[in-house]
Amino acid sequence: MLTAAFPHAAEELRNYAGILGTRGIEWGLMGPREGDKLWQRHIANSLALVDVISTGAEVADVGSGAGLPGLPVAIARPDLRVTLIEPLLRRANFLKEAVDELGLGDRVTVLRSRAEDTRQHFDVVICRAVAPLDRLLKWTTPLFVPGGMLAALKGESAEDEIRAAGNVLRNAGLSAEVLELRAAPGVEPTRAVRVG
Ligand SMILES: C[S@@+](CC[C@H](N)C(=O)[O-])C[C@H]1O[C@@H](n2cnc3c(N)ncnc32)[C@H](O)[C@@H]1O
Repeated sequence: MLTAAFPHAAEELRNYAGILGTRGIEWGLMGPREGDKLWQRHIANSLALVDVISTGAEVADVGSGAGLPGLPVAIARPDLRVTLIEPLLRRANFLKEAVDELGLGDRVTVLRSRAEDTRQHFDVVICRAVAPLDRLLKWTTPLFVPGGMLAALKGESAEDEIRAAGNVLRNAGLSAEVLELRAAPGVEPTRAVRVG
């Protein structure tokens, strides 16, 4: 169902799922029981962001881990340049190997760094499961302001996190909204917070 919605990306998505389900588990980046849930919990969830990002954008995936959501988004959107930001050596090495194997090296870069130490500017910052929104904003605002946006996959906690980040948002002159997203018809929906 998911690969039917992204026919141009189906083979690369399958290759990435293969990497996650083998080396991702062997290297301890994915839990041993995640194997059956890779498509729904990880790949479909990440692909929910594809329609939020403008054409040709320069994108950063902050706290990319095993490449989520950045690698599925990069695979499905060949118009994007994507930087996977990840501070841990083992995870950054995993990401470099995955980028090479998937043949994405011309437009996907791995940057071993913490978000708050990164000095680049992006049109869009995406992320999942890295930190509560208030802390995430402290780390990432310099990466996308002025002019860009943050799209953070957040699920059920979205409204609570926006409330808790009220002061940070006001001080930065930013506003936040909750988006209901779905990678493809029939796929489980998810939610994201868009800040800009
Ligand atoms: C729970 S994992 C989530 C990984 C991936 N985004 C996912 O959804 O599967 C959190 C990731 O954020 C990274 N991380 C933690 N603090 C960070 C920071 N200050 N800047 C960038 N990444 C950070 C961790 O190394 C880890 O890979």
